[in-house]
Amino acid sequence: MTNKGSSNSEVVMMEIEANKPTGNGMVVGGLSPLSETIWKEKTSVEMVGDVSARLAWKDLTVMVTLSNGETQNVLEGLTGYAEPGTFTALMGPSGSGKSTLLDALSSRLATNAFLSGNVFLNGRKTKLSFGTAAYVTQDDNLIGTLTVRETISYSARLRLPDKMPWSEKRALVESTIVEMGLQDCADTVIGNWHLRGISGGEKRRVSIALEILMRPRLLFLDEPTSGLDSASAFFVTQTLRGLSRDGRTVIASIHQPSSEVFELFDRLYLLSGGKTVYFGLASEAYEFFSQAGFPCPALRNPSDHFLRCINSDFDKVKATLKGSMKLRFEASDDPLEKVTTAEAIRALTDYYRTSQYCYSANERVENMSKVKGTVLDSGGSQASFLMQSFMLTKRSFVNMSRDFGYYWLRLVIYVLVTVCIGTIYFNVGTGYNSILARGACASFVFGFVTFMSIGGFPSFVEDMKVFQRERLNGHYGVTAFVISNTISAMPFLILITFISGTICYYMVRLHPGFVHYLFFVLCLYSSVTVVESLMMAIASVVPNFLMGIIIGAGIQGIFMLVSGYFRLPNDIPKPVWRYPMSYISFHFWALQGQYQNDLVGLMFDNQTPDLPKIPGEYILEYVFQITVSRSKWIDLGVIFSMIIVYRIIFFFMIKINEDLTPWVRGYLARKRMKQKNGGQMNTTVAPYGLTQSPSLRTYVADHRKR
Ligand SMILES: Nc1ncnc2c1ncn2[C@@H]1O[C@H](COP(=O)(O)OP(=O)(O)OP(=O)(O)O)[C@@H](O)[C@H]1O
Repeated sequence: MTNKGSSNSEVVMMEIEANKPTGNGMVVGGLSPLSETIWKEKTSVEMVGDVSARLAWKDLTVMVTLSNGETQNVLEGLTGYAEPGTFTALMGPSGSGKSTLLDALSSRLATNAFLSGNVFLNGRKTKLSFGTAAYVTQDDNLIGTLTVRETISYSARLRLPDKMPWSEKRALVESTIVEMGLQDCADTVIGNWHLRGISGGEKRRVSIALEILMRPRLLFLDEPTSGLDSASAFFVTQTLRGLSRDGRTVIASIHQPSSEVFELFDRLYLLSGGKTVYFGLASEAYEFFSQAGFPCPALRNPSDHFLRCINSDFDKVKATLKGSMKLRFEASDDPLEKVTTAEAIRALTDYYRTSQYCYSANERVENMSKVKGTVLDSGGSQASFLMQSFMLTKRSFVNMSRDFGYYWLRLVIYVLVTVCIGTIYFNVGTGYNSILARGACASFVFGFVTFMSIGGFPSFVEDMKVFQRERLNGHYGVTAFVISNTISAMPFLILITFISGTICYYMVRLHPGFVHYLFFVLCLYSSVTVVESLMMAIASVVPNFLMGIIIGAGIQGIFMLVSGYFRLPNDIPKPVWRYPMSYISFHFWALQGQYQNDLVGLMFDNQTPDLPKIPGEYILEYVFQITVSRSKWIDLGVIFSMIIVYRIIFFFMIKINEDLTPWVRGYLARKRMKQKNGGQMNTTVAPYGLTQSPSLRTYVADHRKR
C-alpha cells in the first residue's frame, strides 16, 4: 500500500500539474484527469462539461425555537454567493451565526431551526442532500490506530467505484496526500489515548483530505484553523486556497485570522448578530471600513480591527472594566473609542445595506439564480454495498487488533478474573456443598463476567463518532456499518470467551465431556456478544461515555436480578419481573441452560453419607426451579436470536436517531412556536415546503434510485 509504482507517480504528477492554477490563478470549472474519471462515473455521460458549483443565497433567515417556546433570529436576510475557483471566508465574533450559515447552506440545520429564503446551486433552488457537498466539521473524528495513508486509502476504497483499478485509486490517495502536504506523516498513526500520533494541524488536514478525496466541487469547512498555531493555520488556509484554485468552491468559517491568513481570502463575509456587516472582496474590506467611518488604525491587523468593530462583547467588557476602575481613558483618534460597539455595528450594517458592495452582491446573486448549470447530485459513495461492507469490516478489524483498549485489555482482565474464579471454585466436585457452589459459579460467570463487556463502551462511542461523520458526508449506509461492526468483532469475542471459558471450565472441573464444555463457551460467547450488541445500541443514541455506561450497567443490573439466581424463578413476582423481564433477560436463559448443562447426569452427595445421593435433575427442578423439559440448546438458541434482535435494534436506533428524531423534534419545535404565537406561525418562518430540517431521507432516496 505504501509503495508507489512509477506509473502511479506519473498519474500523481499529472494530477498535481492539472491542479496548478492557470494564468489568472483560477481554474474555473477545470478538472484534473482523475477528478474527471470520478465525475464521469457519477454523471454517466460522455462529456462531463462544467461541473463547478456556483452557490448563491438570497434573503436567508434562520429562526430557532428555544425550549421555552421563544424564538430567536440567528440569521437575518443574508444574501451572498460563492463562486468556483474562490475561497470565501466567513468571519464574525463568537455567536454571530457563522456555523449556522454554513449549516443552512449545506442543509444541516438543527431540528429547532427554521429557514426562509433561497439557496441556489448552479441556478437551481436546492436543498443539498448529504454527500452533494463535502463538509468538514470542527471535530476531527478519525480512527486513531490507522496511519494517515491507511485512513485515506480505506476512505478511497469505501467510496470510489469498484471497477476503478486499484492503481488509480492509489494514485488518487497519493495525490491527496501531496495536495494536503501530508507526505512527511503519511505513515504515522493518527494517535489515540495510548498511541502518540500526528499533530492537531495534521489531523485537521487529514479531515480535509478525506473530504476532498472525491474531488467535491463544493467544500464547507467549519473553523478549520481553530486550535492551530499560526504556522499550521497558515498552511491549512493556503491549502484551502490551493483547493479552490482547482475550480472548487470553498467556504470556511475562520475565527481570528492572522494578517498572513487574511491575505489568502478571496471573498469575505462578515457577520455580526446574524446580520451582514460586509460581503465582498477581502481586499476591499479595508476600504469599506474606512468609507463607513471606521478606518483601520496604523499598525493594527485589519482582520483584528474588523472583528473589534463588530464584537458587541467589547461593550460589556468595557463597562465591567470601567466599573472596576481598571480602564483608564486616554485621548485617542480611534473612532471606536467614541461610540459603543453596538452603535458601530448598526452604522456598519446600515452603511453596507446602501453601499455599492451590497448592490453588486444582490445583482450577482440575481444573475446566478437565473443561469441554470449542471445539476450536482449526491457525491456520496460510488462503491457497491458489498465493497463498503468488506472495507468497513477490514478497517474495523484492523482498528480492533491495534487498539489495546478495544479487546486486548479485556482479554487480559477476562483471563485474570477467570483464573480467580478457577482458583476459588477449584475442582468443585460433587459434594453436597458443591451444589450451591456450582450455581454461584455459573451465576458469577454469566452475570458479572459478561457484565465486564461494558468496558468496551468508550471504543464503541469513538466508532459511532467516526460513523456519524462519514454517514453525514454520504460515505456509506447504516446496513453496511451494522454488518461490518458485527463481523469484525466476532473473532475477538470468540478468542476472549473461548480462552477465558476454557480456563474457568477446566479449573473448576464443571461437567466432564466435550459437548458440555462446548455448550459452556458458546453460552459465554453468545452472552458477551449480546452485551456488546446492547452497548452498541446504547452508543448509537447516547454519545456520552458516562451516561452510556450508567444506562448499560442499569439495564444489566435489572437483567441479572431476574436471572433466577438472586431470587428463584418461581418466587420472582409475576407481574413485570417474571413476565416479561426475566424472559427478556439473557442472563436468565444463560443460567437456565448452564444449570442443565452442568447438573443433568451428575449425582451429588447428600447432607449425610447415610442418605442416598441426589440426582442433578432433582436439584434442577426442586432447588434451582429449572424447567428440565426444555432442552438447554433451546436456551442457547434464544441467546443467539437475542444477538440478532439487538443488532436489528441497533440498526433501527440509528435510523430513528437520524430520521424520526429530527422529525419529532422539528414537529415539537413548530408546535411550541405555534402555541407561543397563539396558533400563528411567525411571519419570518417559511411555509412548510420551505422549512428545512436535517433528515437523511433525501440521501436514502438518492441511494435507492441508484
Ligand atoms: N439550534 C439552535 N438552537 C438555539 N440556539 C441556536 C441554535 N443554533 C444557533 N443558535 C444560537 O445562534 C447563535 C449563533 O450560533 P453559531 O453557532 O452559528 O455562531 P458562530 O458564529 O458559529 O459561533 P462560534 O464562533 O462560537 O462557533 C448563538 O447564539 C447560538 O446559541
